[in-house]
Amino acid sequence: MATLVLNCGSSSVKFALLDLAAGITHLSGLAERLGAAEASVTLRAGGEAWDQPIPGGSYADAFAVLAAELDTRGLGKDVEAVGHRVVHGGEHFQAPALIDGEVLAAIRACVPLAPLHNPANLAGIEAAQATFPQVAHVAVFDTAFHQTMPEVVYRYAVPDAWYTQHGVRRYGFHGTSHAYVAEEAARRLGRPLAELNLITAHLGNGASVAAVQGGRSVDTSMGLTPLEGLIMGTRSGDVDPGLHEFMARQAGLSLTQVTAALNQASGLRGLSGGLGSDMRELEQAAAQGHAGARLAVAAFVYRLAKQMAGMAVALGRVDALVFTGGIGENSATVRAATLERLGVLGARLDPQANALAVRGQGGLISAPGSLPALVVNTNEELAIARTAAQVLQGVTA
Ligand SMILES: Nc1ncnc2c1ncn2[C@@H]1O[C@H](COP(=O)(O)OP(=O)(O)O)[C@@H](O)[C@H]1O
Ligand SMILES: CC(=O)OP(=O)(O)O
Ligand SMILES: [Mg+2]
Repeated sequence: MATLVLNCGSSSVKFALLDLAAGITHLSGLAERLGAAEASVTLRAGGEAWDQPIPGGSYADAFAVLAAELDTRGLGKDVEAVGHRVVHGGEHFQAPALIDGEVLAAIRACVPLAPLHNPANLAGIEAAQATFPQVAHVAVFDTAFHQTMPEVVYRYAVPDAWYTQHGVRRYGFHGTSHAYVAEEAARRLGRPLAELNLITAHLGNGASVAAVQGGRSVDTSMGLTPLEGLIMGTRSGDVDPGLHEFMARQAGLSLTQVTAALNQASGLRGLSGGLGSDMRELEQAAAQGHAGARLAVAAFVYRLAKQMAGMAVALGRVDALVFTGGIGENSATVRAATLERLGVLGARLDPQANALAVRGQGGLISAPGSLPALVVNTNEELAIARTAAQVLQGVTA
């Protein structure tokens, strides 16, 4: 029996079919540029990867390719549940939920809070329900893990009615990843999660830091939307809230245009003068002397270290630092420069261990006697599949 996991972004879907009991991934892949002429599905199975173009294809077309491949491999009948990553669950969802009409309506009610993510998640759920109508669908929320944050952490200092009437507060995202790597870090440190105070840094295209105390989130860098906090691939992270009006007056931009620029043309892309949003490419360009790339990488590291150090206030005592996501798992340069700035927390790098901690391996990267720092490879698909299985056990028990 297997669980299908779907992670629908605004124009892409990541998917994986996992057999939790056997501990194997039967099939995984990515559908990209949905809606465009270049839309395609990349499938990976048995050590092979191949592309299937679906010109102008939608979520439904991508799922049709996936379902056909599952049938060809005789796996379609094994799918017993579908786990969906849903980015924003507001205050409504503190835990994953078996999807029914009410749950769908509640996810829809969160669309204004995540206009870029939740509509894609809903489209994905509806297309998947049509393709796999016989099985249970479970929603796993990015925000749920952070619902344990205390009020002093999650409230913004804005008029009270903005919170009570419109839900303006900090929610936080990437919860599935922060929760998963915190658990894995405890296992690697050989200590109970319940006793550990961890600072976890999820550094992918979107990036966030969390303070995890005894396995519960007590602070995180993202807020009302996934735009707050760290410098990201194309997102600005923290800016002055006066910026919108300033740019509206100076450049005649609308609110929507400013927000779009902060989401899509900022971050590493903006700072590097438009060179790109991909950390690996920027590191190469920086090594060749590109000034914009150097600035982008250095500013990314500075803001990351500052956020991580700030999380010490939420925790009181820090037991370990954890790096994950594409950048956290693969960039020895970013990890080294960040730890150098975190000497203030008692962190010292072991350069050899740092160079060895590559994808698929992870491990401790700090010197003996240092505050432990480690690389843990995240696995959001596995975490979502496990969570979906737990929800179904709870339902059927
Ligand atoms: N070897 C590497 N060195 C530096 N950065 C890397 C390396 N491999 C991947 N990355 C970076 O990881 C980021 C993508 O992270 P990932 O977690 O895959 O993204 P997403 O949030 O889309 O899942 C990109 O900035 C990419 O350049
Ligand atoms: C919420 C968020 O930032 O997600 P992603 O990193 O997938 O863009
Ligand atoms: Mg990722």
